[in-house]
Amino acid sequence: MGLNIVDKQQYLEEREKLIGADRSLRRDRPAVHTRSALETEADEIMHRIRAEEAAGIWKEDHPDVPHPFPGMEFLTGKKIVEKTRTFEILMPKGALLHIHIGATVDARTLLDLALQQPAIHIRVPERLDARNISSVLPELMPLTPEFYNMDGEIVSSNSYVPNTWVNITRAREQFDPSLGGPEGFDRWIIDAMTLRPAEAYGTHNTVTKIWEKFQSTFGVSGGLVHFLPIFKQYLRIFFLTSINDGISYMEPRIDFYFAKALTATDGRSTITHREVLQLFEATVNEVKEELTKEGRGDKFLGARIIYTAFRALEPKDLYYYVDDCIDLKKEFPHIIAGFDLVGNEDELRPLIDYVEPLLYFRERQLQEGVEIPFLFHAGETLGDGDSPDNNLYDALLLGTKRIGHGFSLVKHPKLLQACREQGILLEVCPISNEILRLTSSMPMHPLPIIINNGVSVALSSDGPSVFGNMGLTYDFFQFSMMLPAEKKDALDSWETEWRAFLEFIVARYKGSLPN
Ligand SMILES: O=c1[nH]cnc2c1ncn2[C@@H]1O[C@H](CO)[C@@H](O)[C@H]1O
Repeated sequence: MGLNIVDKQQYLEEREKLIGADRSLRRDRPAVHTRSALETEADEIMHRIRAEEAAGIWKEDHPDVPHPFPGMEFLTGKKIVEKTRTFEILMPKGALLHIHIGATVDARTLLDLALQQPAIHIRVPERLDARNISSVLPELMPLTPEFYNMDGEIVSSNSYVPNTWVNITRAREQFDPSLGGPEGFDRWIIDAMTLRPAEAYGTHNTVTKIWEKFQSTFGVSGGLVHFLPIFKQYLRIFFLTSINDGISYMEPRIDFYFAKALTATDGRSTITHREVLQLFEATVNEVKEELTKEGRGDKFLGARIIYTAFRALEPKDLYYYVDDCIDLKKEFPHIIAGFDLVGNEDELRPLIDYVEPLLYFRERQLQEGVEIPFLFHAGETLGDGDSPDNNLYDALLLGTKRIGHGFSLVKHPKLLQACREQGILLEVCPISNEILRLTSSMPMHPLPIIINNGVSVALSSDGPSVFGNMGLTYDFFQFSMMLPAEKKDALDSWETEWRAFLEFIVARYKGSLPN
């Protein structure tokens, strides 16, 4: 390549050619992406806004953040991000395709929901004091009325008997003033349901360590989310806050555990899986009706569930789940979007362990005439050639329609090609990857490599209530499990929103920026 060139003019020509040849292979090459005049104008404005912010807000001194830059560690830079115009401009996001239901509603809001429920009780394995409060996790759960504890010693009392259940509101009100009183109680609970910068970038700064804390947050919030009276409100809040963020369609992953799904209002009986689906469907319809009454019906196109089982199951136990998933799909064809296995890939069972029940699942679907796409998590790892990385091979061989994360995909030329040719979409969750320490900042994330290899991507939030990244930044309708007719409506309505968004940028900022 150009080694013999001595003439500068010729060198510059070769240079232009090489840049052109390289860029012509990229996803953003002009032939693929034709822009309207309005898009070009809005894009130029956005570039100017970002350049202005790079030279301004990201160069200023911020208390506690000595060397900020856009794309820095999310938990540290979040407050600065929130002050930018780029963040303030609300973009229509389309579909949210990767989110775990137990991490969808902001922790403060979930705690407030719990405080309205007299059934919710709390306990700890040792009396809480100033030394252990940052490491002792609360256990939360609804009890039946005969076990309500309205007058015993609370979790921070000297004479608290370890593992005794205490009503949550009373524990909060009487929380020891030396631990911060009621506000200290809230901080303790919310910290147990979220990841702090001091953990992600300090005490737990490895994938293994931060996953331990990440996994534990689901245990704490799960005790609340899985109580029917809370779950009902929780789902509504998830839909409404997402819609208000510009998301118009979502496919949350919901974990199903053997038979029982939720605890009923009496604190004793259980809600079955099919009742959860009925509730989900009813809530979608309610929210649609409400928005229609407000004249915002076009802001919400619906939601579906991705049925998930946990990667710690014994392979033989997966048969129950795949049969259950087929039964649910037959009864609620429009609600079940697909099937997945969740949990830390680095630590839990690889897909190959489940190949028999998964092949049986495929076979039964053919017999029953139902189609439940696999939407597998795979390659959410720093590994290469080990079992979490090898999950990518199994996901593809099993015919996955999308890949959750696929962080290690870029190490595999053959698999990148397969994803590109078969139109397998990657659900990429950049903030999740950064907080879970797969990448230490956004500029190091493989996303541009994936996109420039022609693989489609849907940016997703994964666990916003735990990571603090409520909402979304991108969209991608055509790979959602929507029906073709729905897809057309969705794309049409997105086009309308997209136009309004571009017009807003131009109207609001044209002329108001330095050139
Ligand atoms: O990024 C992820 N990769 C794999 N599993 C996850 C991720 N986020 C959450 N979960 C899993 O989903 C369950 C709650 O729905 C949790 O148990 C957690 O392990």
